[in-house]
Amino acid sequence: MPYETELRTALLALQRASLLTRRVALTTLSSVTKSDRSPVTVGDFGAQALVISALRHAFPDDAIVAEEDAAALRDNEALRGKVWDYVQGAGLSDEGAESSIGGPLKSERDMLDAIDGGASEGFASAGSQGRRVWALDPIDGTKGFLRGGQYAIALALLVDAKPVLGVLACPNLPQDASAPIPTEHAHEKGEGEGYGVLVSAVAGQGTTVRVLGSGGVAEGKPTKMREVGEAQIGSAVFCESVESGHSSHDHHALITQKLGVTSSPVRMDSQAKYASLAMGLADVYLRLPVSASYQEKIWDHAAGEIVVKEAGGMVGDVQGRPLDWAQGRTLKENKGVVVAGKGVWDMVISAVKDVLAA
Ligand SMILES: Nc1ncnc2c1ncn2[C@@H]1O[C@H](COP(=O)(O)O)[C@@H](O)[C@H]1OP(=O)(O)O
Ligand SMILES: [Mg+2]
Repeated sequence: MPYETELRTALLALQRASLLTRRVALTTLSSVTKSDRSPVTVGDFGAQALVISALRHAFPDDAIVAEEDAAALRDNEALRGKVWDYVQGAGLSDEGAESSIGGPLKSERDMLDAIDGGASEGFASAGSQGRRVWALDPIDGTKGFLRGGQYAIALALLVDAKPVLGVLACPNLPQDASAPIPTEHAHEKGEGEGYGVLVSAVAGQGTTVRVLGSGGVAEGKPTKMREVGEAQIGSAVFCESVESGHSSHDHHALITQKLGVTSSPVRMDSQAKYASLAMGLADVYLRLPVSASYQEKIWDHAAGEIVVKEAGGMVGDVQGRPLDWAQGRTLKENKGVVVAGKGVWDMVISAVKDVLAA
């Protein structure tokens, strides 16, 4: 199967990184204050080091674009030591799996180099055909992570500026699709209590859900979005950001009102919203810009896009146009994101356009 090794590597890398983020969440989050970035930073840095070292081991020639760099750690010995402790403590319990992603990192220096390995210019420096770029957001949904709500580790492989593979590790999503989705205190439930999924997709191969474990790759189950037609739009489940500063709740309310949707939207942090749609926990995701000038890092959406599309859904901007991956990691202008099943796509886009035009 195409991209088999890439998928296995990505699944194991995210599984290992989520061992770290789960531990960070449990041990330090209660003491965090808003001005103290460190616990979040510890999670971000540590997850990035673990994922990049796995990718570099398996695919040394690929470019990687990731959120963080190691400058702050090089200058701060205490913070560096803290991240290093977590990185050393995060190893997969299955030795074969661990060694297939390069085994434990050997030194603090390797850790810093791995973190700095995410500084590629992406397609800006491309030219040749078949160029491969991995896009990593080591903790997407920082505010959700702090609250014990939803967060995701998002990893996508783009070839010639098109996502061909995406994996979302969502440690706080329920494994049982009928369970409620926690928006806070989810960390306290811990592993093995029905939380944590890995949702992945490869172009042309569909979307798969797995339990987020701590060893090798678990057996996957194919998943599809729920089929909702225009006649059922009133009972469709909409989802949106918890943060009204990230996405316009007011516009969303006007859109759902126009469509005659009866229930309130489910609020959820992070790219876990894409995973939820692919798992059939929700049907439509609206992300209408609060400000056109906010430069959203669009590549954070790459894993979500392929996970939803392979599960039978549609992803576009507020005009219904496909997201443009070639323009680079950061959107010049925020045109929002709309995600919905094919059966209601035209209807949702037309309601979005009407509300924005009004
Ligand atoms: N003002 C903003 N408008 C839109 N998105 C934002 C804004 N500030 C941060 N984000 C991004 O929103 C995403 C989380 O969205 P949500 O609220 O739906 O969980 C993150 O990727 C975050 O970027 P970053 O990755 O830099 O933290
Ligand atoms: Mg992000």
